[in-house]
Amino acid sequence: MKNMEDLDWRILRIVEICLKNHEWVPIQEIVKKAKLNQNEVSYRISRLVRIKMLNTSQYGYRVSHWGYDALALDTYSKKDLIVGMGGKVGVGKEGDVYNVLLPDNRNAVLKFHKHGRTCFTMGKRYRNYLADKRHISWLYSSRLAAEKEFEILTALYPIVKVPEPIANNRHTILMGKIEGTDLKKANLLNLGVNPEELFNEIIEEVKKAYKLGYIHGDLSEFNILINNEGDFVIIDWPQVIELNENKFKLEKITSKEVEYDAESYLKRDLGNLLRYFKKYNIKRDLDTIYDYIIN
Ligand SMILES: Nc1ncnc2c1ncn2[C@@H]1O[C@H](COP(=O)(O)OP(=O)(O)OP(=O)(O)O)[C@@H](O)[C@H]1O
Ligand SMILES: [Mg+2]
Ligand SMILES: [Mg+2]
Repeated sequence: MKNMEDLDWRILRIVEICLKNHEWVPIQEIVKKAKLNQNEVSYRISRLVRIKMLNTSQYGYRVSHWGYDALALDTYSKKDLIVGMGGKVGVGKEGDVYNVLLPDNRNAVLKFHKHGRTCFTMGKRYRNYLADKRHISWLYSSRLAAEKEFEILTALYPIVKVPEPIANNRHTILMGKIEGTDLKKANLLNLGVNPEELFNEIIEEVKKAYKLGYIHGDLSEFNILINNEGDFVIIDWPQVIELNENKFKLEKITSKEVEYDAESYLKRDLGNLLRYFKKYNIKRDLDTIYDYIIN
């Protein structure tokens, strides 16, 4: 990115805009929009291809994964939302998470959704969500996932213990950083945390989210971060199940199906928690907890 000149950025943005109407953008189209001569455009394109910001085929050009990452970062930087970037905090199945610095010197994280790789394995609910979109490109589904995750964090924060949502751009979200580790790696006893109390507190958060109309859908020891003081947050919300009826009407799912789906997703989340807490000798009845949450 350091090597990118203003004209490179301009061409990259033009290709991005043209991709709304093209699968691959022909060079003539870029020349027309850029109001530059063909030689200049060819030169800029060859630079962008060389540094892997653009992909190329016989039909034209497309912004690459790197290109979209760069465009998002440039936007955050231009808007003065991020002033520095550090190393990776975590790698998930669906995205990479990086340390970033905010203008007020706070640490935050930037999550890049790389969702396209897995969207077909995500089950009926997610496919419905993408149903009538013809080109399920990785970018499109990553962008949807980031928007969804940001929307959910905004709806839940600060009522439910989730990261603070700061901004959303393209396939990324900027959010508050939790200085801690996931439950999978944490040793609760070393942290001086009472497992039973923690379990109950997590159930309270699940209940609050449910009351607001959301089921996490991928809740487990990997998606709960805990700090040295024993405070925790629940992360990783893009696959959320929304209980808002109107949304489901829009997606043309009958409410019976939704009820069934919701129950099985919530029970799966609770089952994951129970499985994790078993090693701390916490044995509770899943159906009782389920009833407690939904009532
Ligand atoms: N707000 C945050 N503060 C600190 N670390 C975070 C935060 N969000 C994510 N991380 C780190 O990044 C990792 C991946 O994040 P997340 O679980 O949201 O991504 P994912 O790709 O959807 O993961 P998964 O494979 O679990 O679906 C987390 O396990 C955690 O280590
Ligand atoms: Mg995760
Ligand atoms: Mg995830």
